[in-house]
Amino acid sequence: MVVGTTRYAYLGPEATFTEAAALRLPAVAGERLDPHPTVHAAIAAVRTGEATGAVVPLENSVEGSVNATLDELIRGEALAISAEVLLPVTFVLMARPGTDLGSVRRIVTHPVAEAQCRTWVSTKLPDAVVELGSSTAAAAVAVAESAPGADGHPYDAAIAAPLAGERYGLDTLAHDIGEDAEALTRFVLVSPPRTPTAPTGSDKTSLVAYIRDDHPGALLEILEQFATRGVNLTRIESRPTGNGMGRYCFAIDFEGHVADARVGEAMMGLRRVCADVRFLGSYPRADGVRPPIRQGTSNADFRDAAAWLEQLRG
Ligand SMILES: O=C(O)C(=O)C[C@]1(C(=O)O)C=C[C@@H](O)C=C1
Repeated sequence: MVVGTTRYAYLGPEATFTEAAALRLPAVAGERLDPHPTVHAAIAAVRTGEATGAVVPLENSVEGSVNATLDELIRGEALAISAEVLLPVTFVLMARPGTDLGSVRRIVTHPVAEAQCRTWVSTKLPDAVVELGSSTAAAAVAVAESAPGADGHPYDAAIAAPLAGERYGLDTLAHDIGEDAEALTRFVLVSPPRTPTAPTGSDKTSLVAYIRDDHPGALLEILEQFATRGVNLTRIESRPTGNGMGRYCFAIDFEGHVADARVGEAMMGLRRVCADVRFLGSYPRADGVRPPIRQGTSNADFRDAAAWLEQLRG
């Protein structure tokens, strides 16, 4: 296989769900992929210029947002999201060959995976403890590297992607142990700020809104900007800004592209009512959905209204 020269960072080690997601992104597949131990390290590689972009998890359909990623986007030097990918996530309990299920006492995995497999673990292995690691693949490595009975390598089993078991020589003790067989994780390609790709008709836009001062209705004012222009939100998350107790901002994803009139008008509204708005990017939706445009909110409707006003003003 020929490997390109452009470097992309991802949450590693090899065989994380993030690596699988990276391989599905046309911009990234075929390029050089560098694993990093944490989301922070993968994104730091972008900020220092060592990598062109980083593939990181942003949101899981069961567990919600991945705060480590969200906080990198909210704080520090500005970044952009240039692509997204949705990946089905199925979890396997894996152990060194020869381990039997009944002897599993200590399990290691990523917090997002732990949340999705909690019911299975508490039902099938009620005496087992689950410890948290930096990724599901790192958990598989930790298990693979612990010779049975060796001191300092306390894990009996890992919860990870089926691919991690194959990559690190572990046997599967139980398949599909996640609560939701349909679970999906949304991954994004993060790069330095850039001009968005052209609108496709099936786009999403992400931004962070920082409220001006703590006052009644601050969130309502933000939501109004979208509601009156017919822009549908797909996610809104409040996160601390990191600058003092009670200071929050809102990370918002919505349907449409910054080039769409209704999106542009909503963003201008935000700019007027917020202390700051950090535009993260407009990019094609991974699910390919083309949302309906409500009456009165198409580009033509906004153009017509602007022309009408011009005419009134003479
Ligand atoms: O640990 C991994 O394999 C990852 O890619 C991270 C991650 C996440 O943070 O959401 C990705 C998908 C799974 O839901 C669990 C963990």
